[in-house]
Amino acid sequence: MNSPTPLDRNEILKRYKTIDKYTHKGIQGHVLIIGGSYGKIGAVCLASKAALKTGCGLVTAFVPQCGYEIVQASVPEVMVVTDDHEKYISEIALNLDVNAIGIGPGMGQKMATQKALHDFLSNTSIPLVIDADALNILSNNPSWVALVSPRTILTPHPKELERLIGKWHSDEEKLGKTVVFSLVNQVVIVMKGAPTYIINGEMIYVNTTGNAALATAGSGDVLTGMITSLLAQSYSPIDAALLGVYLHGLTADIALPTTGYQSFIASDIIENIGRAYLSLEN
Ligand SMILES: NC(=O)C1=CN([C@@H]2O[C@H](COP(=O)(O)OP(=O)(O)OC[C@H]3O[C@@H](n4cnc5c(N)ncnc54)[C@H](O)[C@@H]3O)[C@@H](O)[C@H]2O)[C@@H](O)CC1
Ligand SMILES: Nc1ncnc2c1ncn2[C@@H]1O[C@H](COP(=O)(O)OP(=O)(O)O)[C@@H](O)[C@H]1O
Ligand SMILES: [Mg+2]
Repeated sequence: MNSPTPLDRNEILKRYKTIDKYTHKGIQGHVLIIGGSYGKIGAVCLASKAALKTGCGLVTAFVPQCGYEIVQASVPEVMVVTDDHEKYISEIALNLDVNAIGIGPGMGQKMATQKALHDFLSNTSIPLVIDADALNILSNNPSWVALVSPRTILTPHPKELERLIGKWHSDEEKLGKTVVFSLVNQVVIVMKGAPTYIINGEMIYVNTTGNAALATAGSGDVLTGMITSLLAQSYSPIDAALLGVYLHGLTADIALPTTGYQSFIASDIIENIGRAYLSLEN
């Protein structure tokens, strides 16, 4: 197994693309965030706002009906389409021309939601980020991993990873099993933690930004929005994962002197994305 490449400023500047002066919202990328359930619509609000603040031109959120007013009121820049069901997603039937999709935050694992994910994966080839409950549903139904298109990005935290690949007894075994999963299924894996590893087959990167302030509810939902936004802006899956993870961590490093570890919340990540980008330009 190759030793991990440090994901530092140098690696990022090889990949980072500045904005074209003549761009417009119609070509900056359209993101679709699919997720939410009764009591967990906030996850979609966070992912959707993070996607916008990472630079895509348009964001649509697909949520159960109970999420309609919540998303509209908390992030007015985001467009909202609702499922037929009141409290959870039961069928992902929408015909939108989007450039990237993030699925899973707050989505829950009701049987109807599981079936909806199965049908969605069977029918989509749009660049995709799979997170949270969508990962848990795949772990419940391992044969469905074959439905995931090559180059899809999976973003498990340690518990989600364990559900997906089984237990490990050392960090080396954890990394080895994740590399095998990435190779066999041709997916990019963002192995979240302290630190986060990004795995693309035998290419392994270890992030150098971020700190314990990120140990707060919703910080993974924000990361999903950021990576999906970069995918929609035409970054390749591996570059979107690398840049998203690096910027996400950088926001916490930038904010730490003013927030401290304890008072930093997921919305502070979103608040500091602009400063993180600006620090790449200087
Ligand atoms: N405001 C909201 O609507 C929020 C919704 N969320 C959603 O809630 C759902 C459940 O997600 P959860 O991740 O809470 O539930 P999970 O059951 O998937 O994960 C929680 C478990 O994982 C363990 N774990 C997490 N990070 C770990 C780490 N770095 N090292 C070791 N163990 C770790 C925890 O100790 C706990 O046992 C998801 O759909 C998620 O998107 C959460 O993101 C929180 C905020
Ligand atoms: N101690 C830590 N140091 C650095 N990053 C951390 C730490 N704890 C959590 N993170 C980061 O915060 C994010 C948490 O994601 P996740 O557990 O999915 O959160 P949620 O589901 O609540 O949105 C990951 O990107 C992870 O790497
Ligand atoms: Mg999560």
